[in-house]
Amino acid sequence: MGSVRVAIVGVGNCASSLVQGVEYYRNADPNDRVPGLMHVKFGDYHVGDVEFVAAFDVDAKKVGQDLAAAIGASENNTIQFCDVPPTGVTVQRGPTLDGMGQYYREIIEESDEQPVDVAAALREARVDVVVCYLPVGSEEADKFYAQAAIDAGCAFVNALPVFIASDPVWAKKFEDAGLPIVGDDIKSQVGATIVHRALAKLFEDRGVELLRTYQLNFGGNMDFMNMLERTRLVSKKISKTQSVTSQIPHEMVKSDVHIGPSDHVPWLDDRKWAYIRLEGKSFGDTPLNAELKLEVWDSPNSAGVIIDALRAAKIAKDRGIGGPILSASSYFMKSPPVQYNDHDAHASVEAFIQGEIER
Ligand SMILES: O=P(O)(O)OC[C@H]1O[C@@H](O)[C@H](O)[C@@H](O)[C@@H]1O
Repeated sequence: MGSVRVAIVGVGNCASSLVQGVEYYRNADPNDRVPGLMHVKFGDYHVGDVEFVAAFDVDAKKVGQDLAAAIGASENNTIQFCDVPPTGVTVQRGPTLDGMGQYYREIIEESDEQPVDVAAALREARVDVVVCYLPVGSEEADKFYAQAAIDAGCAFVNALPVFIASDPVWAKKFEDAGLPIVGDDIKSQVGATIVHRALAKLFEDRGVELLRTYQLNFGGNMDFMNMLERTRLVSKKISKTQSVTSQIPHEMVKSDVHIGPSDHVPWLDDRKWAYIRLEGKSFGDTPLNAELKLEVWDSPNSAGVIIDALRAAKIAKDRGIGGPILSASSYFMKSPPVQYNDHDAHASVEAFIQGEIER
């Protein structure tokens, strides 16, 4: 089947975990249960078939570096669990557009190199799938890379909360081009979103009416610092909130659902803590409340899901299917074009792999 040739946009912590993970699991046995991965083999593609062939960033400490060095450079502060040998891929200077918010500008030195022609670079590297990891709030830049992917004939995995796969106009652009897209906004393996969704659904399935809920998230990475700038947060809050409310069959008063990034705590590094509370009404109108705290390393928690999303996009591309891949988008992303519950989404991904459903 060959490899899955991947271009990374935004060489931050999530890219670091992804690149480390592909190396770490390169020889994983497909017959073993491997912690951290939902599929060692996804269709015909083993984790080790993922090959990084291009990368783009705007940070002066990353542009011009080998990808293996860039993932540990500048403000990247995720856990290092694998030594990555030089990749031979040099990080190229992408256009900045709205990719750097106020806090990035205060801390990060922007490269003074001229941005490259991204579509030409993608073509030259014969990229199958572009994965976009730009900071929250990079709407213009995310759309620029989505268009470059279309122009260069690449599939697209949209890991950030900018609405592309779930926007009918953009979905049609990918469909017309015959190119797959998986999006929007990565849902981590066992992250705040999926835990909150599962609990909300559990309440409702068991006849407890959910009255009020919150999910307070904080961490010490650049993502959380960037999100202190409230104007960059709009789509993120919508995406996280709709991911949970989609699992509740009745309307809730808007102010009774509070979900979003809440603060930046530098000493947490790339750890993320989520406090989740659900308040419900049970038998005889008695109160029933649940409260939990989740502690994760944020970036490794999403990397295994991205490894699956990349291979889903590649399989769709091999099969000549364009537009949003609904199964993979609903299982792997917070804001897919169509929301299923996670049990049905999982089943549809397996059916997609087997070729039983088209998308
Ligand atoms: O833990 P959740 O709610 O699934 O969110 C996961 C991801 O959400 C993305 O929007 C963040 O930028 C990632 O850093 C994070 O890993």
